[in-house]
Amino acid sequence: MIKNSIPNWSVESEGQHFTYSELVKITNNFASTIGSGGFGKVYHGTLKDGIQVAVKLLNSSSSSKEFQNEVKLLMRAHHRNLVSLIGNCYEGDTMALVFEYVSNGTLEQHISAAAENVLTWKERLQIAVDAARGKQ
Ligand SMILES: Nc1ncnc2c1ncn2[C@@H]1O[C@H](COP(=O)(O)OP(=O)(O)OP(=O)(O)O)[C@@H](O)[C@H]1O
Repeated sequence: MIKNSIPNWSVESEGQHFTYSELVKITNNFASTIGSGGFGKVYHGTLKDGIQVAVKLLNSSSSSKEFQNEVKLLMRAHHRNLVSLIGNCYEGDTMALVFEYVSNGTLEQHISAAAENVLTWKERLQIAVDAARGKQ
């Protein structure tokens, strides 16, 4: 069992727990970057059973409190329009979130003028409504 420095908080109770070495295996040593956001870089990975995941590795500047809150909130948030959190890694300085992988690209890619299949206004409106439903 991996212990962390935050009292009264058990990572094991908040979804599947991954060790750092498991993350290395899953992501093939963080070989494929799929994006970058406010929290840090996001890597593509594949679990043992073949399920594809997005591993969000948090910057070292992210606070452990922020991380805990994100895990707690996301583990409780279930909606068909929200990407699911599968688990997390909290080992030493490493804080990571493991999400289901969404293969259709970002909304930005779909609405940009350079997109291959530009969305109709009806489709755009439906996405806005679905996103709002996911926020409820
Ligand atoms: N579950 C996922 N499946 C596929 N790609 C993802 C997934 N999560 C993130 N990404 C990719 O990584 C990028 C960064 O995602 P991230 O969630 O860190 O930041 P963001 O949503 O762009 O912004 P913010 O940090 O403000 O939340 C996304 O734009 C997307 O390209």
